[in-house]
Amino acid sequence: MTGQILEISDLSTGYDENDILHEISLLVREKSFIGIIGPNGSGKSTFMQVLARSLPVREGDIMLLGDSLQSYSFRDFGMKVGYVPQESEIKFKYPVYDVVMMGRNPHIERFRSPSEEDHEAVRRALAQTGTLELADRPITALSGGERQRVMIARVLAQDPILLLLDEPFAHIDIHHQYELIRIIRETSRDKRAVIGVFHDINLAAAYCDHLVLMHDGRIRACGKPEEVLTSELIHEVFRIRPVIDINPITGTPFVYVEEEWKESEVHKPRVHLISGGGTGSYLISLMSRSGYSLSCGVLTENDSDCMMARKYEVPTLAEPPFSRLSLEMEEKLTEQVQKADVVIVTSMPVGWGNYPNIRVLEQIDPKKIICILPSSEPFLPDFTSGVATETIKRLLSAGAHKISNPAELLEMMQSKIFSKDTMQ
Ligand SMILES: Nc1ncnc2c1ncn2[C@@H]1O[C@H](COP(=O)(O)OP(=O)(O)OP(=O)(O)O)[C@@H](O)[C@H]1O
Repeated sequence: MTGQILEISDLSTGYDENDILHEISLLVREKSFIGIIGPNGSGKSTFMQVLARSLPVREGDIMLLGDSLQSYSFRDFGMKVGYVPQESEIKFKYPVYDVVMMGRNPHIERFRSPSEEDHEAVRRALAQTGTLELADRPITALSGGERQRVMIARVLAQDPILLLLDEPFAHIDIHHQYELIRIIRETSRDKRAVIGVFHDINLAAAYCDHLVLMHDGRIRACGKPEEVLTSELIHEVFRIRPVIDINPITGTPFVYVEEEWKESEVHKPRVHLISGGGTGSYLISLMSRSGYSLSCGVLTENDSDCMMARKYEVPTLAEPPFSRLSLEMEEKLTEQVQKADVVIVTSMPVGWGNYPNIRVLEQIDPKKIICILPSSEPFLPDFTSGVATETIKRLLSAGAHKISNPAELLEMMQSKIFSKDTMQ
């Protein structure tokens, strides 16, 4: 089939008498970058080893460009497949340049010296991986990350059709990680494919076209990052409580790990949060996780606070974008703030349309209001800040509380002022 690089059908293999991989089937097309993710011991490296022919197939087939993997000569296989294992051990003091040139071996005729094209490929790979300055140094004298970059340079110089990278960034700093992953993705675009094992699932989600999630030697899920990185699958396979957000730069899923919060003996007040434009996102997650009964609004439907509230299934009053706060919504808001034990206000942008969000606060006991505001005025950005700031100042002088750091919020809520006996 055109464009197909690898077809794996019902693959099983293992070590000694142990079967590790079971019934693996996967189709890898050209121009694809596939990320293998999964917990320790799930079989990721074993999978890479069998693809690299370092481990024999026990059952099933692996077809490379339409022919069985085993049918390739050693040299032909080297032209087609490049492999960077998890740990590359080179004990001899070869200069870095020579190590990268080893990647060209399948291209160099026996008993011939490297051609200008081979030297050019080596120089290009050294430059791409930022290892040009290390070219004359012995490989044994490099740091872990530098050595790993040289190993990536070697496989880039090899110029194979299929690149297999097992945790390529394990020792590599963030600057080089991003530089390299972009180069690797670029490489996959030119009638090639890359399969990489990643522990950083967010990095994999941002750059890979498809993710393969492995669990207990099987493929548990395979598909686009958003299809694989779901709360249910992440929870099941990694045994964590994830929060799946959207990476604001790439638009791909971003997985956070939920902290376990101890149930407090302290009475938890009912809280209503008035926020907007992301100023309440942290508080929504914090209070939801801490077991507070929370409500939010009025927010704009596509506001990031609104999305966070929906994620935590917090009851939220919301209106469509660019609409003025309706009278009906203002009434609902008044009802919510009256029901709440504590009303929290953040320094959200206040336009004329949602000024009533602030105005309703004048109808409740100011002592149950906590304002999270910058220490200096104006408290509220935006064109109505004058009016809104005046309202906030009035509330503060009437007994509303003020903090500047959201991290102090829980402590304040559990303080005496908000304890059960001081609230009816
Ligand atoms: N050389 C070996 N001999 C015997 N068993 C092995 C060998 N290498 C790995 N295993 C076993 O195979 C299973 C899968 O290991 P593998 O290294 O493929 O997992 P992995 O998903 O790559 O893990 P990690 O994330 O820790 O690198 C594990 O139970 C491991 O103990």
